[in-house]
Amino acid sequence: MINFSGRAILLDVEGTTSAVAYVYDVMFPFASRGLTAYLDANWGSPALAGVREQVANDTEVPAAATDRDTFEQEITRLMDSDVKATGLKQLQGLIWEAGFKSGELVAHVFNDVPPALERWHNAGLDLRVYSSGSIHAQKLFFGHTTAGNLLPQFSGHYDTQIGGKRESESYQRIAQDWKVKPEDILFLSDVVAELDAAREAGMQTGLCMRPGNADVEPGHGHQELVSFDEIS
Ligand SMILES: CSCCC(=O)C(=O)COP(=O)(O)O
Ligand SMILES: [Mg+2]
Repeated sequence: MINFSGRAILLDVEGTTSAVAYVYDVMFPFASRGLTAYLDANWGSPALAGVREQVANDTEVPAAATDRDTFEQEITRLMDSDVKATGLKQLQGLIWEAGFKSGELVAHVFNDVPPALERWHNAGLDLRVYSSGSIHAQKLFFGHTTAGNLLPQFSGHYDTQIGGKRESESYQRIAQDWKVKPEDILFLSDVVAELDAAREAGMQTGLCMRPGNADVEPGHGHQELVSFDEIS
């Protein structure tokens, strides 16, 4: 049981609110399948301009910003090696948009998540998301879940534009932006390196042990939980 007396909860997505398998077995393949058609339809569009620049920066391959084949090769390489690169994540969000809007994609959330969000929200806690998935993707995801639209429960979203999830500066920036002291924020994630970074920034932490998550080495020092019901 985690007795939390702070003001705010920051939530990771994959492995925390939602099954890793949903992201890997449903969302990532949807984006891979849709990549070529999306680029055929949108290569010159304003929506892609910033993403093309970002991918060129992420990969240090300048031609990815201007040459369609190079861009597609770099995206495929990043997808195949599951690099949580900002540009790739922005592009995936754009491709997922059609799936969430048509109903082909419906985001998985664990059963304890919707009631916990409601309980915490009603208790006056401020809730935000921090995921490698882009903010656009997060909004699509929580706007279209198996439990309906959960977006109203969140007051804000952060993605890797604020910094990497394994860097403590990112959590300092989040606390600053949120105007909440780090010690008043509980960060929940399935990844020990992310929790280490948040703890270094002064946040409280909880390690989610969801079905399907990767095994963790003992000795990490974070409080473990299998369900959000364990947070009081
Ligand atoms: C927010 S939907 C997509 C999730 C995603 O693309 C991803 O890489 C999940 O990473 P997380 O930081 O939420 O573990
Ligand atoms: Mg995660």
